[in-house]
Order: sequence, then structure tokens, then C-alpha cells
Amino acid sequence: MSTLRIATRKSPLALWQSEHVAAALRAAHPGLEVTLVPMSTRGDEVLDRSLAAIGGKGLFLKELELAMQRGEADCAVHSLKDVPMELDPGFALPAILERADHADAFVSNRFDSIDALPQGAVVGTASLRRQAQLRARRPDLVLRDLRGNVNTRLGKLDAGEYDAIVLACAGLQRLGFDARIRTRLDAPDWLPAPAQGAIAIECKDDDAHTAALCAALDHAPTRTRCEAERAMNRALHGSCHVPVAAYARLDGGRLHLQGLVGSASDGRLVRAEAQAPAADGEALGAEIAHALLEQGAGALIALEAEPDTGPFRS
Ligand SMILES: NCc1[nH]cc(CCC(=O)O)c1CC(=O)O
Repeated sequence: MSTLRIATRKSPLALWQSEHVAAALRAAHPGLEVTLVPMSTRGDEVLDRSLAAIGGKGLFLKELELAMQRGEADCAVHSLKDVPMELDPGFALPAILERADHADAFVSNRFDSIDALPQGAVVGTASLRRQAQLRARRPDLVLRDLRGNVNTRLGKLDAGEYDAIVLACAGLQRLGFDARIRTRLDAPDWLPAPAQGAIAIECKDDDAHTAALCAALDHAPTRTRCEAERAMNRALHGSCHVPVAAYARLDGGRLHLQGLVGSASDGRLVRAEAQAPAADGEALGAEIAHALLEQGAGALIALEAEPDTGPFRS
């Protein structure tokens, strides 16, 4: 009987996602033994400096990739939105699981929605994408940094440090915090991070055995949507240091893609949307990126892309 070892981060959300993948793999392949290899990553350990300062989003992946290279794990489970647009050479994503809720959540103990917040209310989020959309809607809000895992962030809200915070619905739902979602912030007005809500499995690109086992969990419509969203982000030069949001949906055989680029500092937003046959998602992503650049997205990206501008996670 063969065993598949999954490298995972140790945060409660990462462990939930890895257990979810392990259960799905066991169900797809009766007799397959699946174990977790929990690991600490630099992105989890260094909480006092911005992620940009310590090396960026890829930090959460690197340690898991090294474990695969050392032969200590066969695959790794990630939130696809945290996976860089260009994978490290030698790695592949054999499965993207069916997407959960893609939307963001407005969470507050006192207010029902962004519009219900009083003048000058303090809102916590470390994501430039969320900050830009908040700023565009409510220039009066005071936006404060908020890092740490989902449980930590809720704890800081409850301690009174913020009037409200914005998180991903998927993370809250997975950890059993659905009841804390006061409003879903959703398309067409509010857009999520590219691939938000989707879980991906990564393995070495020469490991055909692991890839074949994982491929049983791949969800083609989710892959189509997320690849278009990621193609848009990649065409905007792939950086996660800028407030970029994208949302694709399938309608029959058509793929509809909306994208936006904003400024967390002054609330300017540019938006674009278009549709194409589902098979042309990459080209559609590039087309939306081009339309955003024509409206001045380049200047917004440059504005936010100062060295060490602080946190940028979404
Ligand atoms: N940035 C961290 C992160 N990465 C993935 C999720 C949520 C789960 C998902 O998008 O699949 C979260 C938490 C959040 O943004 O609130």
C-alpha cells in the first residue's frame, strides 16, 4: 500500500485545508495512506516586519518546496491566492479543487456593513487590495494594518483594536466562523484576490505518480476561472505588491472576467471587464490587464510598488 505525505503550514486554516485534501485523496483512492507533514515557514514566524521586507508572498511556499526536494513530502497544499503567478521551476499544480466562497467578508461586532460605519471608523486589513477598495468607497475611514492568521485577526477585532475587519469568507467558513460574516463583499462592486477561495496541490513536476493521484481532485471549471484571474495578474507584471483584484465566472461556455487595480493611498480604482469562450481564459486575462493599463493602472502599480511599502497580502 502506498503512502502520500502532504507538507503543510501549521496555521489552523492551513491544517484544515490539508486535512480536507487528505480526506478527499483517501476517498478518491481507497487503500491510499495519506499523512500530514506540518512545517513552520518564515512567513508565519516573522510577524513584526512586512512580508515584502522579508521576501514576499512566496515565503509561505518555499519551505514546503524544500521539503519536497529533500524527499520529506510528496506534495504541498496551498491557498491558490497565495501561490506566486510564476511557480518555481521544477514544480507543478496537478490539482485545483472546487472553489469555495470567493468573496470577502465584512466582520464587525457593532456594524452591519461598510456603509453603516461611522465617520473615521478604524478598519483592519493588511491587504492593499482590500484597502484600495475600502478607500474608494469610504475615503474617511482609518485603515490599519492587521496581520496574523484568521484566529489572531478575529481576536484583535474582539479586543477592540478595530471597528471592523475584512477577511476572506472561505477562511472563516472553513474554521467554523460563518456566523461572524456580517456582509459578503462581492462582485460586481467588490472583487476578491485572484483565485481566492480555491485550494491547490503542488508537487514536483517530474513526480508523475503523485501528480496522477492528485489530479483526481482537479475541478476543471475552477481551474479555468482561476487561471484567467491569475493570467490577468501575471500580465500586470505578476506582482502581489499591488492592489489587484479579479473575478471570473462561467456562464455556459463563456468566461466573464472582471478586474481592477487601485491605490490604497488615494482610493483611485480602474476597472475592466470582458468575456470570451472558456478555452481562451489566458488571452482574456491578458486583454483585461491591457484594458486596465490603458486606463492608467501602470501609474497606480508604480505608486504602490515603492520598496517595502508594507504589507500587501490579500
Ligand atoms: N491571505 C491569507 C489567506 N490566504 C487564503 C485565505 C483564505 C482562504 C482562501 O482564499 O482560499 C486567507 C485568509 C484571508 O485572506 O482572510
